[in-house]
Amino acid sequence: MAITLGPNQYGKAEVRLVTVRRDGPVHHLKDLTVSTSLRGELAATHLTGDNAGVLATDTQKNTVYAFAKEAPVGEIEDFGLRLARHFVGTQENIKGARIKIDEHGWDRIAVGGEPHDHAFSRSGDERRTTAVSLQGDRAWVVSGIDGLTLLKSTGSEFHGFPRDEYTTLAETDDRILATAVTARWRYEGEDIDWAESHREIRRLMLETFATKHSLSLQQTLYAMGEAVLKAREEVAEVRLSLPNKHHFLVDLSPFGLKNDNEVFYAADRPYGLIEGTILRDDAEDAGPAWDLH
Ligand SMILES: O=c1[nH]c(=O)c2[nH]c(=O)[nH]c2[nH]1
Repeated sequence: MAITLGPNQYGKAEVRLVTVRRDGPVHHLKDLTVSTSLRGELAATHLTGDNAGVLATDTQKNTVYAFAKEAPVGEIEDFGLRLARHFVGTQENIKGARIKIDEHGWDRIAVGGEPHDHAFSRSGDERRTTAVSLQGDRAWVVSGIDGLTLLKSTGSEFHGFPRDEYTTLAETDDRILATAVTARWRYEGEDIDWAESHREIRRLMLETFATKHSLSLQQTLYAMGEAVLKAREEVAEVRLSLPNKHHFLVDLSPFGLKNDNEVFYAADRPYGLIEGTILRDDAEDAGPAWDLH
């Protein structure tokens, strides 16, 4: 029996980085969680403990902080590309890098209706994400959104599904549809206005969720991805993970009350989990494996 080393990677996970741009009285905040992961000729450290080719994860973390000082962080996609190219370009045995970045939003606190210069409140659960993969000199950028919670109080039906001996779910032509969007989209190219692209993709997905009359969350999922691919030629593929955050009608009949779709119990778990990929048939190869999380 021969034992060999299989695929491996290493890096620093979840480096918390906050920058304050203070080029005047109005400060600008960036709040990121950065994870680095390097691949390459790393057999020696695994097989013999020879660390001559191991750029320490502590150094990777320090590089994140130093890069944030040496030039403005800018858009997370550009920051990820810079870091990936640095690691692959400066370490002989490192052949690939994957930099994952989550951006946490902050809103300015309104004081007397005016946005404050340097006081902020966290925007909520939603995060903008990117994962930059570099292999040799080829790069892939997959960006996305996490934790975008949506709800529509009508315009959603679910019926026509098979009924077997275990089916109890009632058919409905009017229900609450709620989800927390995890979205990833793969870009083709790098000459992209990342911020504008993110803003427009987000808008397209939200508008589609709101306006598409839904016969299933699956149908809504496809429509959201299709809207993005139709409007944004820089995007080759969209992946969505949509938990069905069930809202069950409360039975008020014991109290002699009728419930006309007004009083719901928001269930926590279990939840349906609807996931899918929508892609162009002429898209370039997807690069290293990527997933939604
Ligand atoms: O939109 C839905 N899709 C399903 O597959 C499903 N299954 C279920 O119980 N409720 C729903 N809703």
